[in-house]
Amino acid sequence: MDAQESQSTAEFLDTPYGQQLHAGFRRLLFTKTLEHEFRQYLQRQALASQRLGALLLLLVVSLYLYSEISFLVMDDDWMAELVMLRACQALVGLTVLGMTFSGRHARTQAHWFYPLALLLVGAIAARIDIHYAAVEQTLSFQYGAGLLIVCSFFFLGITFWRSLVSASLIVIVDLVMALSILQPGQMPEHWIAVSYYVLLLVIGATSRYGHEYSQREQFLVRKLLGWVAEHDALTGLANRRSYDSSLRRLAALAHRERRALTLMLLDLDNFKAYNDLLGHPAGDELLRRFACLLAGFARRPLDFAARVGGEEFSVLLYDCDGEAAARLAGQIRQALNDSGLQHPAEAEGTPITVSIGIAVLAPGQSEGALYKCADTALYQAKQAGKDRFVLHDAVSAER
Ligand SMILES: Nc1nc2c(ncn2[C@@H]2O[C@H](COP(=O)(O)OP(=O)(O)OP(=O)(O)O)[C@@H](O)[C@H]2O)c(=O)[nH]1
Repeated sequence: MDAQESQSTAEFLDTPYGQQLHAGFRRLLFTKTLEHEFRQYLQRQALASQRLGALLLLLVVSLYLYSEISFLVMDDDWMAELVMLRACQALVGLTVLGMTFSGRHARTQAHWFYPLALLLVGAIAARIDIHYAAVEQTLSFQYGAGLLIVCSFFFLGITFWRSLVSASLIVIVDLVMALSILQPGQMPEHWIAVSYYVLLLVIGATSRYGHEYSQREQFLVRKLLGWVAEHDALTGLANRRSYDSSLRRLAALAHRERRALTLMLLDLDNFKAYNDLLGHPAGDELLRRFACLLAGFARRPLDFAARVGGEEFSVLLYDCDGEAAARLAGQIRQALNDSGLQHPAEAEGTPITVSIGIAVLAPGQSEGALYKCADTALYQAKQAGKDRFVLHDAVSAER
């Protein structure tokens, strides 16, 4: 990464993607959570090539078996063993094909199953080649395991390290089988096959390393772009755009599941004066600190805190009624008071305060109407003297 790139990734150190880009990944490994996310991404990207790989395997195995049975002279024992070995290879191809069409759960098993599948098919290919070498049967095409070594690095969407282990194990298994099956006099010729396999392994691994490095970079940049599109650059909270789509999604969910959805709008009081007296950077810092405080109040998985305007924030609370939301609003005001942040325009020791409007989604109500209700409640809180919350339609504003 050059100096300019390093500087621009440093701006996103508050995101896991920015952190990883900044830290680098020459060993082709991310942090645990990102690594898991990357593998899923890799699997989705490789779906088409996995199907192609599985179909090619089925085709090649069928053609091999057909030509072996039609054109080679062999005894019955070997014929039976050969049919069984080729059937095993075809079964692996069918399983891989089936997994690409099955649900997400089956595909999450791919990261350990595919390397094993490759090893199995490669070891069988090596076993068959070694048999022909042992009985000194000349074939027009040999070295089937070599094909599998190359395939380990491409087609199946498994990571570089797993591919490398699979491909290396194919070479080792081939060597062990050759040493135990072939006569000493037959080994020199087999060493040619082994050196050919090692060469393919080095070529495959080298090109896969470069390929996976750019895949990882692309993954991080894409994720980072997605993060930037959905978050507010100043506070790191969700921005208006992702807030709008979350509000739509949660309102639809709340209607369907008949659960309460509460929308809270929060506006810092007298923020203009704070900005004017202490300067814009100090105002920014206050927004950041308030955002951080607010994020701690969106605790459940479906709760959502966002910055929806200049000094206006929102919290969406799923499965939370007006009463519980009012308790939470009280806690937010208390936490802001406890934070020790002070307003310079007021008498010494006057804390920063916030006004809050709360509205609960009514049956059949649209998300736009819900937002309007919360906005009206916020307006009422401001009109009533600020530093309070108002529950929409509630008769009295509480202080
Ligand atoms: N520092 C900073 N200020 C901002 C940002 N976005 C908006 N503002 C300022 O926020 C202020 C909002 O002013 P008003 O809408 O009058 O709000 P207020 O002074 O808090 O008044 P009340 O809401 O009635 O208490 C304006 O001065 C904006 O310039 C920002 O990202 N950073």
